[in-house]
Amino acid sequence: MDQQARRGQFISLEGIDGAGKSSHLDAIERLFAAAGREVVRTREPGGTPLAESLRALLLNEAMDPLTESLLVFAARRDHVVQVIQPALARGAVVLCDRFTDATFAYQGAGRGFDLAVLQTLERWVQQQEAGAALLQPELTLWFDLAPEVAAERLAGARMPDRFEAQPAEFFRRVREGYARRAAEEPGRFARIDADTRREAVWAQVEAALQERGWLK
Ligand SMILES: Nc1ncnc2c1ncn2[C@@H]1O[C@H](COP(=O)(O)OP(=O)(O)OP(=O)(O)O)[C@@H](O)[C@H]1O
Ligand SMILES: Cc1cn([C@H]2C[C@H](O)[C@@H](COP(=O)(O)O)O2)c(=O)[nH]c1=O
Repeated sequence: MDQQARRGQFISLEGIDGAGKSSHLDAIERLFAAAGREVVRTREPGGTPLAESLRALLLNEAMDPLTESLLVFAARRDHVVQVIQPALARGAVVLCDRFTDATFAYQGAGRGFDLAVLQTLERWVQQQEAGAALLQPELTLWFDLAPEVAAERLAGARMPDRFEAQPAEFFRRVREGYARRAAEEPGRFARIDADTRREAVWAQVEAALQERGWLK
């Protein structure tokens, strides 16, 4: 097994609700499986029994932004310790539908919650060992789409949860939050223009993965 395979790859998918990210998870998984890689597909909030219980509360129960942020990070801590770190240690590809960028976009930009508090929680939860870098995805596929188009795509598709029921203005702020995160870390983010047909979106996703040289 080569060095890259032993280390594993952590890939997150991000975007406002309805941007189309989940539609490409199967195909990404197939690409890595065809390259002989173990793929661990997971999501946030969620990914463990405890975190999935917290997800149900987060998506359905009214709460203030601090409570929301604490629950998101509590779920993340369990997910990181139980699933993500062990998978990366055995060389798997971790394909995660949302991670901490969602917290900065939704709780930070969307709700207007204190970014410094989020940064502190991020350090507590994603610190791997003293002095080491925080656990972060190596690649974040950001599906960028206007809130109006995303809302049209979601209309009638399912009962909106507590986030999906937010007005367009909320999602404009969330989108800006993602744009700021992407500008801060251009090497980690690949912006996917999601305002096009599925095949054209997929071509961008595949290109971003090929560029990293992980599919050989
Ligand atoms: N390129 C596309 N063009 C038109 N419709 C699309 C496209 N991609 C996905 N859709 C449709 O848009 C809706 C939302 O897609 P999807 O569930 O993949 O989004 P998502 O980003 O995962 O949303 P959420 O985060 O809210 O779960 C689905 O009904 C899906 O079939
Ligand atoms: C990780 C994370 C998620 N959220 C929000 C974003 C979405 O509206 C839901 C998850 O639903 P999905 O259909 O699985 O995308 O949760 C958030 O507000 N903060 C977070 O950190």
